[in-house]
Amino acid sequence: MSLALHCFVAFIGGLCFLVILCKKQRSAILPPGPPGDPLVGHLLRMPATDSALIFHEWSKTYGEVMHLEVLGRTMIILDSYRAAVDILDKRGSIYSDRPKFIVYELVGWKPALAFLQYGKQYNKHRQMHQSYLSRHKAEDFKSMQTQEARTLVRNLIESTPDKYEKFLSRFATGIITQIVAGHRITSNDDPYLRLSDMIAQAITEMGPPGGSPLDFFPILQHFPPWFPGAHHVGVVRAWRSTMQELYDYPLRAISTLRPQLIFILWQKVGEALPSFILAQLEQTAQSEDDEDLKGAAAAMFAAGESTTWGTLAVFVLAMILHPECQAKAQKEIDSVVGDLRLPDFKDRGNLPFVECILQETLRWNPALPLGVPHRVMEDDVYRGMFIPKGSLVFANIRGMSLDEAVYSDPKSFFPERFLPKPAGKGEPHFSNVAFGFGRRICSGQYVADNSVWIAISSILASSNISNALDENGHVIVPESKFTDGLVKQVISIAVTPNHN
Ligand code: HEM
Repeated sequence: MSLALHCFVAFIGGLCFLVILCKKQRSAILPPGPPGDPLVGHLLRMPATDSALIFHEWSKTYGEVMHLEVLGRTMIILDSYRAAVDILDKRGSIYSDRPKFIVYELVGWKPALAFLQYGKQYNKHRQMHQSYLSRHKAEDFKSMQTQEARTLVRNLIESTPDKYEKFLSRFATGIITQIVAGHRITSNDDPYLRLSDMIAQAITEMGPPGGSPLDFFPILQHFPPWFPGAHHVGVVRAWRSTMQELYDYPLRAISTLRPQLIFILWQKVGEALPSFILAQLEQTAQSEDDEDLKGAAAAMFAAGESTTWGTLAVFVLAMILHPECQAKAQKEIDSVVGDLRLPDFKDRGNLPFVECILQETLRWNPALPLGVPHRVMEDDVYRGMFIPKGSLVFANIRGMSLDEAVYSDPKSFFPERFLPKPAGKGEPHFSNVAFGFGRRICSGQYVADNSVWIAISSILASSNISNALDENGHVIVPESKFTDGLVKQVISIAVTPNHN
């Protein structure tokens, strides 16, 4: 090749390189977002409450992929199902990390699947969860869940309205303790109920993961709680021992079975009820994995309890506010199941309207409005928008539930929207959204879906949910007010036996 040709090729190569570089720089534009302030970015504009709803409002101006900057940390808000699937599902290999949640770690929430960074330990925990909570394995829990739902309706009917929240929570806790530790709750002073109350309180005080000043300035952990911005230091001190108990208690309670376990392995007999902990102990039978086992069990307990009972509380509220939906579902149950027995999982396929109520409950007020943030592990470009490595990526589940392009009149509770046309509107089920996305999708989704369905169908079949009365006999109309994560207000309800 002549010198001139060499020069020509080098010139063209250089030109191509420059064009690619310029193109990359031009395209390396962050997604749109509201204007921020110098240095602190959007810090002063961040909503104190209802962030998912406010982000959704902003996204009407800035689009389904929006960017915010808080003290140098990039946040990407995904406000449409399409964007969440494209990014978190289809590009899961780089979008499955979690940021460090300093407050949760300091309080002792470690190792816990929901907060583990992507890597070897995450894989181990995810595998432990998946092997015990898979769609197939969830079948094994159905009869236990049915039994717990029967106990729930009996408790609701026999007690007074001030106890209803407790019983919904006991239902959710009772299922998790049986799955995790093979422990059946039979009394209101069960240690697991006490623990679950305390964990709920701790979660409320710790606030949304990643949202405290400590998460932005870890140095604050070395300051006293009275120091501006160091309030969470006090929260950490207050709840550390409770969190330790959540980790230690289930294994301690079951460890009395360890000698029996050896016996089981030899003799294949024993008195222990099957459980996640026991199954893991049978596999490993050695204590160096105990920390991982404690963490995996605690994660199921903490992630599965408040979400399930919070969803049931939303259902109860919806039924009070929409008695016509309740009556329609009860009519369907009566015609399919009759009044001699309660619905069972085998009836599920024949109860399309009950299914719609479940889907609408998940959609109308999702238990985790902003999910749990993912962290992107590499620079990425999505539809010409640059998403820098290290950004926190939030699936705005609440925003997706209000997407007018998908759900008509989205603020209304309207279960018929899911029925196929022409009876309904043929809108997509919400369980594809409510449990999150990609490799970090809720590991308990099948168990949760079954728990909520059997509870809803059993309550509808056996009770009428209606407004409670105040001391003067006047109807109390509950407010539909929610926090960012869980149901905020105490719901005043009355459940009466159904004689229809
Ligand atoms: C109606 C009830 C429930 C709802 C609405 C719900 C929703 C969610 C959501 C939105 C996420 C975040 C997913 C993401 O990062 O994209 C999640 C994660 C998780 N959920 Fe659930 N969940 C429920 C019940 C349960 C139950 C019963 C369990 C356990 C038995 C459970 C265990 C977990 C765990 C361990 C994670 C973290 C997974 C990971 O980071 O890899 N959840 N859930």
